[in-house]
Amino acid sequence: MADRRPPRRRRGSEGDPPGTAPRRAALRLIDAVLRRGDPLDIAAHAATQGLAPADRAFGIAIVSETLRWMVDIDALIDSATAQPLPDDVKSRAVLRIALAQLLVLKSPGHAVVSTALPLVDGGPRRLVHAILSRAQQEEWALPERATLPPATAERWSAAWGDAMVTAAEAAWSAAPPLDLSFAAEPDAAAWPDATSLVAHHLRLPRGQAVTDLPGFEAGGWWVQDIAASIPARLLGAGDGRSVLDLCAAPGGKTMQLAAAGWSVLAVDASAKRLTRLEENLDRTGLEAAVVQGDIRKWEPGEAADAVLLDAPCSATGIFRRHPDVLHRIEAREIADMAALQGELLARAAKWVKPGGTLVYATCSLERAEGEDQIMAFLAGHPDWSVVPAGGDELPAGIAPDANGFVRTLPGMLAAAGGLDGFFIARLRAPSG
Ligand SMILES: C[S@@+](CC[C@H](N)C(=O)[O-])C[C@H]1O[C@@H](n2cnc3c(N)ncnc32)[C@H](O)[C@@H]1O
Repeated sequence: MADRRPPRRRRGSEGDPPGTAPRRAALRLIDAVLRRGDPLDIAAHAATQGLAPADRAFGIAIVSETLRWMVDIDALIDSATAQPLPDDVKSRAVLRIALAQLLVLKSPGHAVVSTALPLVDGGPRRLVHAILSRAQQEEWALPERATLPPATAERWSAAWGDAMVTAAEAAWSAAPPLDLSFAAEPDAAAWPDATSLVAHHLRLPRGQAVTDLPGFEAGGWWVQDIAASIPARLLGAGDGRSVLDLCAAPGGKTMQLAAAGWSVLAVDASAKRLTRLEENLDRTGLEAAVVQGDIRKWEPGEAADAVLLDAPCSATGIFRRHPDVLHRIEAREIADMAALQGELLARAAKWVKPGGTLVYATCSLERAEGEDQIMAFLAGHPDWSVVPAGGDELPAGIAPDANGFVRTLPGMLAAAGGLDGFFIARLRAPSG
């Protein structure tokens, strides 16, 4: 006898409408970032496995924009429910990524809704459907500037003032430009869309495929935010002298130092990141000795004329490009990083020749990882001195602070497209 039971509803991804796969990947990815605390760029690989390149890029774009606008998207969701949905339920995650598609990426409403509902699984499909319908009927919109997560806004307001928070929100809401560092001074005529803010630098509008830009294969330049280029600039021309490039991978500063004539020994704990450093050296034809080592234990055979310590940090200064950072980093991580930086700095200082130079840098907007770190170092090493940057060493519009440190903040160079948040100090070792 024929089986007259209705066919069972297919579960999981098999019965999904077209276009659901990148959204499913986006849901996995945002879960990895928000629940497990994984960095977006690391989690993206596993979450988007098996997708075609365009779908993969779309899934990652959904999550990036969701994270950037999440505080404002959550406020819209909460305005539409009698009781706030718990922060970690799947329906909120589905609504977050669906609203980012509607309101930021401007995806067609029918596609957003039809691909969102299968993601809710056994959750409140009717509620999700009702909220997404309402968003379209009422033409919900996001504010002009993406609101920072409250803990970050509070911390930065206390450290830098409310104007910095407003500038950070403006910076977070706009795609940053593309900065290139050049081994030799570029021919500006070959780059009609570019502007130069300092020697060996060009800035291009966002949205260009890096590998299609002129000279990519020839390797005369590499992508590097202008703020990230300042630490190596402060070491000037090497003239064959030795520099230890500590925490070097993927090698932006290694390439600058090699191009400036330093004899570079690049050290990093991560084999994977050192592979990228070596690929970068291969492409640019620049030379450096490369060593894998954890500098809490590793030691150089001899002291160097200069040491550059680009210390691991919270990375809150690169929040424009990494919108997951401000959702993942909490006070505890900042304190842990500051303790590690203090340890690395004390070791790095021992490897500078008498009278030599130490540059310390972090891509952080936390004083604990910048100003406080160097003030504590100087208190424990009173025979070391700060060597403030000269005006010609910095991009126009950036000047050392009252202590002689370089601190880049959101709002600086705003008209030109801004720059990442960095702290840089140049110190001189006692002469012996
Ligand atoms: C800010 S990134 C370096 C960026 C690099 N200087 C550049 O310009 O491309 C920090 C680096 O520190 C490395 N690192 C973290 N802890 C370390 C340790 N204990 N010893 C050596 N390297 C470490 C990480 O692997 C990471 O590559």
